[in-house]
Amino acid sequence: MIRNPKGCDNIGGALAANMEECRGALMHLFSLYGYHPFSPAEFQLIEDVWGKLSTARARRLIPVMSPLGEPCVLRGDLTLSAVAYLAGHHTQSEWPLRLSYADRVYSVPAPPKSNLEESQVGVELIGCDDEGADAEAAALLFRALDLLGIENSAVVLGDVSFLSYLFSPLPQALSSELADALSERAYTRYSALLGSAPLSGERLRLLKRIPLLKGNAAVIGEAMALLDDPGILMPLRRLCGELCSLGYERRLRVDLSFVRDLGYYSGPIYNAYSADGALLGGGGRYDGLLAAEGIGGQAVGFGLNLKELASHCAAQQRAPLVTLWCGGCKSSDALRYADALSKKDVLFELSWTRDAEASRAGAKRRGSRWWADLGAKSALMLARDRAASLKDFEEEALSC
Ligand SMILES: N[C@@H](Cc1c[nH]c[nH+]1)C(=O)O
Repeated sequence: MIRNPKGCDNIGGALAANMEECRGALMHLFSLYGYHPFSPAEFQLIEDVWGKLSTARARRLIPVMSPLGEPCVLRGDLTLSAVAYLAGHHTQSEWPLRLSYADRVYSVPAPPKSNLEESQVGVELIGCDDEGADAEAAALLFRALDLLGIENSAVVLGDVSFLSYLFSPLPQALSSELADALSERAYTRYSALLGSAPLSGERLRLLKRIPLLKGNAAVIGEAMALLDDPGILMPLRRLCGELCSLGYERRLRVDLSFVRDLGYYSGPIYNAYSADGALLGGGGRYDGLLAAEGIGGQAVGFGLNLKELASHCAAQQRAPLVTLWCGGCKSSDALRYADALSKKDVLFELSWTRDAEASRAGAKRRGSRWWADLGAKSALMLARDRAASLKDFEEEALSC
């Protein structure tokens, strides 16, 4: 028996068909918004990615040696590839750059995950100067979910700059332990860690409140009132306001203890969840990553897990409209007819068996609505078992 390596899957059937539908629909949507497809390299040089991700994330990268002896990892993050591409291929006069992708990322799974690879579809908007980039990316995320019919999904908003500001007086090791505890929602551990923090007074009280700062948009105002520099939360407040104006208020949650563990975010961040609580993906603002390449300006984007989208979307595997039985005619005549149908965007399947009865049974099993005998120029509407001519099929099926 042929096995897959642990953590790897060959996906077929309805799920694979849905993944392809979702990928096509989203890449088309992104192109309408001016995003250009980008095809990144499968290997990344370790030296280029190591310091740009959080230690926890970097440790999960999968090392490989390239045939030319360069120490690499299997691509663990597409955002890093997009930034590297921008830095290497575009001058400032060409900014902002809008990139879209549908590709795989690889990492050692952190339990409860067990998969080594994940297919992501997403966008990056890089090198913007003005307000609006955060709202563009987040609104596009909602549009993407709506387009796939994942309408009862919710988006959780947080802000990395808020946490960085509150953790700034703490030793580096303690602040990353606190961030880890928050990202794992381990609030008891978080409180215990705070007990050892060299802090007292107002700052300590504020840090203790972080896990409670979640709810609707009003939470942002509540947190701003506690800060001596409320301006830190202005980008999040603006983003939240724009999304509410677009009608997404019901599907928004604010959680100021929310952390994305990639390590490169520098502003508003978000995760999208399905109605049954599955994580569909997320993203946010990562200006610092651009700055590390010597590039100024804003950067924002998101990546969605294609397999999760496909399992939650409304799309169904499409059955052929017609099965074309070619057993009673010349192959070239059948192929000519098939070609004409394809030009009319009709879904069909060719059936080459010589046995007409087996062909009809197969067509029924596969959910085909019509079965056509191209040699006899006759047709059968399978659901009603109604005999017709090929012309009837064309009139009825091709007119709608
Ligand atoms: N690369 C991020 C998603 C993202 C895209 N842009 C910004 N963030 C991830 O894998 O989760």
